Amino acid sequence: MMQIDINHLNQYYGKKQVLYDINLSISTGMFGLLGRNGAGKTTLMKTLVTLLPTNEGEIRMNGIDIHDQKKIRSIIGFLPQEFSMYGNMTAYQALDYLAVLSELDKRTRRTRINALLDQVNLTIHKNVKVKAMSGGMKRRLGIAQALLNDPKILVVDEPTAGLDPEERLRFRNLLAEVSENKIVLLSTHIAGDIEATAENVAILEQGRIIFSDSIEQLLLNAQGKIFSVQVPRTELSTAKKQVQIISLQQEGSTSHLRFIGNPQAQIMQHPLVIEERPTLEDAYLYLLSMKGGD
Ligand SMILES: Nc1ncnc2c1ncn2[C@@H]1O[C@H](COP(=O)(O)OP(=O)(O)OP(=O)(O)O)[C@@H](O)[C@H]1O
Repeated sequence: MMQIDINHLNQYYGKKQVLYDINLSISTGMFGLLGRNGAGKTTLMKTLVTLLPTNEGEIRMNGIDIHDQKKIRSIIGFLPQEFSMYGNMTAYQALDYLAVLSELDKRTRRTRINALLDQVNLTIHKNVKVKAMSGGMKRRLGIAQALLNDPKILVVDEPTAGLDPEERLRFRNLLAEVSENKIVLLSTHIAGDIEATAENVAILEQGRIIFSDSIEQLLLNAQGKIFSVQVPRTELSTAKKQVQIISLQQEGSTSHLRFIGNPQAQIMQHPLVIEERPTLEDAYLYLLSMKGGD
């Protein structure tokens, strides 16, 4: 059983505080960290992988204190947001180079790299130069890189940025597979990235954790709060003033709205209003709206 414990973490850039009293317990499996751009996700990830010093508070991984940098680094793999690798090398060469830096012997390197290439579905591309790869292939190579030392904890920051829907799905499935016997900590601003794969989620908003529980619980909170309606396009601007719109589709002169319910809003009385089953995106937006954000 893997375990990360974060207690009363405060982080600063100079005098500017960006993380406030973070408390989290994370155990084996996929854990999602959801938050808008600038919420502090990258700062938290970089702190966990010891690229930023811990200013205040305590972090332990499997009981090891974060200040024991060498031990912590030996159990962590990291795929940063801005990941780039030796473009002129092939996929295999790049991994082999990194494995040499990690002081793996020749035989271990060969077996492990081939197994990893297989796992991330890049075996047939192993002789393709990194710079010639698609975004999705590069991200998968990034995961192979992060898994080289067989880490117990894998940290991935905004892994699906810039990927097309098919690559995104493939990448999600890969992470789910990997998380079977590890902690996979995935940070994203896209709720869909963790909807099908993570069991637990923490939501970071302006440097504070505003929710930390199961995805099921987050969905339950939004139950009975999400609605849809069709109105003539001419009534759209009135509707927009009354409720927070989640999505909008125009079809000829009709507007299909999905929105967060508000008992006081007149539109709730509309005969065509239907209660919808919340998606994670809905539930996330609902939570943000409750916290006064927008
Ligand atoms: N090196 C830095 N110096 C000063 N402020 C910083 C630095 N890096 C980030 N910040 C600020 O800290 C806050 C949190 O940034 P962070 O990158 O952790 O957020 P994020 O949730 O990861 O967003 P994004 O996905 O856009 O990177 C932001 O207000 C950002 O402007």
